[in-house]
Amino acid sequence: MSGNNKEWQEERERLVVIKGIIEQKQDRLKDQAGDLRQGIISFRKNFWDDVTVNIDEPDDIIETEASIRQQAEVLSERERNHGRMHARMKTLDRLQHSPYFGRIDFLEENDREADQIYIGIASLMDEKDEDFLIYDWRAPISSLYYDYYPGPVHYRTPEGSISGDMMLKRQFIIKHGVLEGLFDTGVTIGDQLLQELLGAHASTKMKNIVATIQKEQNQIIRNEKSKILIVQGVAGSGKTSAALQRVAYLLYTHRETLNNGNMVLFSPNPLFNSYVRSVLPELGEENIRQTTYNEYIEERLGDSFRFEDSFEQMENFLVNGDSADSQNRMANILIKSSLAFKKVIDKYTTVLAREGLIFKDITFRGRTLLEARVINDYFYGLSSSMSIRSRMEFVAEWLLAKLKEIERSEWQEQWVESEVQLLDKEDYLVAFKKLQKKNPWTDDSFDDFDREQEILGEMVVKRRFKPIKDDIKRLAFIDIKSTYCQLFKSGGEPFVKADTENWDQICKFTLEQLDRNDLTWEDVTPYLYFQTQLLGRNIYSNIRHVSIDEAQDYSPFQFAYLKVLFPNAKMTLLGDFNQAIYAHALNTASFFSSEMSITEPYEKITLTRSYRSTRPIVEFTKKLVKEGERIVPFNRDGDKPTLTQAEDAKSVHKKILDRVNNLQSKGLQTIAVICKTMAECIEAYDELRNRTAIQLMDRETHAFTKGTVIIPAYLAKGIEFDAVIIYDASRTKYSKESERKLFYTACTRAMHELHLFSLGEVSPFLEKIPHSSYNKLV
Ligand SMILES: Nc1ncnc2c1ncn2[C@@H]1O[C@H](COP(=O)(O)OP(=O)(O)OP(=O)(O)O)[C@@H](O)[C@H]1O
Repeated sequence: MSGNNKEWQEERERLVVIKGIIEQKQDRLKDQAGDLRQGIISFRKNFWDDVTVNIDEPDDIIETEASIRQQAEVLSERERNHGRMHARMKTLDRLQHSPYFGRIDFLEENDREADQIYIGIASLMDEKDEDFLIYDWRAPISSLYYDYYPGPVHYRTPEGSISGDMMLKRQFIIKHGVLEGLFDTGVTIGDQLLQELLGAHASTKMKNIVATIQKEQNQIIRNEKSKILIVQGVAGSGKTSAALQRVAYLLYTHRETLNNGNMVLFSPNPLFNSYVRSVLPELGEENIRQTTYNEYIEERLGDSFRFEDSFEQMENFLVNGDSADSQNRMANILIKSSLAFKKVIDKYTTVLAREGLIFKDITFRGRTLLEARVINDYFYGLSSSMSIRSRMEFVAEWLLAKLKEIERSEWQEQWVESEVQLLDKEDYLVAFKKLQKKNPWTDDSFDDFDREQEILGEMVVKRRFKPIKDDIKRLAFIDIKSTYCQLFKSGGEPFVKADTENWDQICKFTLEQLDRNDLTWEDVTPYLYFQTQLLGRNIYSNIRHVSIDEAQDYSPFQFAYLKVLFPNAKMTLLGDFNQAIYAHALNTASFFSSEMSITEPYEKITLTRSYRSTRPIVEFTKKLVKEGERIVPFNRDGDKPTLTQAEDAKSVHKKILDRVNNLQSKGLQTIAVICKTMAECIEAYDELRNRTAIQLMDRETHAFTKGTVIIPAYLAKGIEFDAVIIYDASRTKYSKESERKLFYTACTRAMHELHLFSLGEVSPFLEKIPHSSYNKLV
């Protein structure tokens, strides 16, 4: 702790003043919010008093509608205001707890006196709303705090660059409104605040890191110019943290033009979603949409197919990796994940613009109303200079018009008469009202009866035709599935033939799947891409920023598809090629490591410092992967990892149990027993559940809880635990090169302690690790 007594005294006094001002603002805001709330309640009560309701004439109805709309707008504006006050109140509460974490004294060029800039999670103005008492960490000037040591500095504003000298850089620890620590950077050695934060127990919720953002992370957070920003960061280097603070930064900096509805974060699994969900609200921002690629696919595919998700594919490979079927499957995965296959589909789509699209008959009650052949002729009769999509729209219009004609002739049909008998009272009432409106003066009740029957018939037909019309509007008259299948029939002849060795075999495999209405995980993206290229619908053009965490797990095709789905978005891709665990990345470079598949200009930032684990853990894990020597541990001390080997399962389980008990008694709050597969997790769970409090986490688990959990490595991605136990680090489980990254991912989840157990011979991945890096236990 630094700072002399006088400085401590001054900072304490200032803190008291600031807290006082925050309190005043809280009181004032509470009063205003109370008044507004009362106003809203009475407005709601008297809502109808100020509305003139008159529905006699069409003009009166329009006027009434306008009057209701106006009232509703006034109400929702007041409610929005109340919402804003509520959010500000929450921010003031947070500031009251810890108003700021940093201070810089900045002497601007040509000025005489340095300004004291205090930096916190939100800004605070003085009583007159003239001067900043606290600057938001995202304000342009606050970047100085993250980017420089004291000395000559400059920062960018929308109006240009501002230079000067930083005279002082100070960090504070303020908890519950009490100043607990004060450090002047440049005077003290090391980063105590960071030490303290990283040394704390892991939580079930990710923390924000605004007080200790590092310079290279700040580059990511404040990057504005790149359309595609790639962050390659080693395990625990703060990629996810940077991604979330970046979202908060962008929302703040572009608050006039950007809101949380314009941003999407892709994360690896639902568990991870719950883990990071609190970061943005903690920073006073609303959450953006967090999703997973699986979830997106499910949404778009609906129930048209049964499809395997990424976890099932993963599990299948880990369990049956060596079988002949898996070898064939791998061939399918490799081609379907590649940009080469995207090109095949693009080529095929170009051909389809001229010939080959397959249409469906439009049928009704077992009758064909419009033949596929006729639709086909109409489609290909339209000018080929129009895109497929535009022609489809024309076809849809034409079909709807045709259907209208058919609908009219249908009223006379026998089935209509029978269905009219089954209509209920309300329908008769509607028909009666319609009739009256059409001809209120008629005395001829016979004629009325016929006309009523006609109206009722019209109603029945309209109702029954509605789903057909809806299908036409959805362009469901194209048989996407059959058209996709056609690409694999006769090896794609005469349309497009993929230039790959096992193509015939891949075609056979794909057709078998599609025949059963199944889609493998690797086929899902090409299929949906094909559908999007034909129909051009459901593109998210309002999304302006997409962040993809664990980007190394996306295939080149998946990434290309995301670019089609979000045509107007800037992309931030965060990943680590050492943690690429999915099948498509095992034998080829993923788009992330090769980057060959990123055709547009991009900027790349590399993070090599690892913050999550203690130095001894990083020294151990870095030897597991290629080029691991580049990984730099943050200097935090701790115990060396341990390795316990035993020859029989009973004794391994006993030792694991002893370790779990020991960790629990030390007060560690999140302990993970990490297994290679779900099958292994179930085995471990059966062994341990009656002997200690332990929870099994599977892909249906949507929330991360404290305590001891059993989890497969692929679901533990992105998450961290106080202690990690590797359930079985033996040669039988981890020996193939394809399992190396999974093993590395599992080990790097540990913050403070890492313990490996092995049933029988230890994994060869440990061979290169010097024995001095871990303790061998018996
Ligand atoms: N600047 C920082 N200040 C404080 N803590 C940090 C900082 N950067 C990272 N951390 C901490 O390091 C840990 C790892 O961060 P994070 O999960 O963002 O890393 P990651 O690169 O996404 O990891 P992985 O790829 O292994 O999942 C977290 O506990 C995070 O709070």
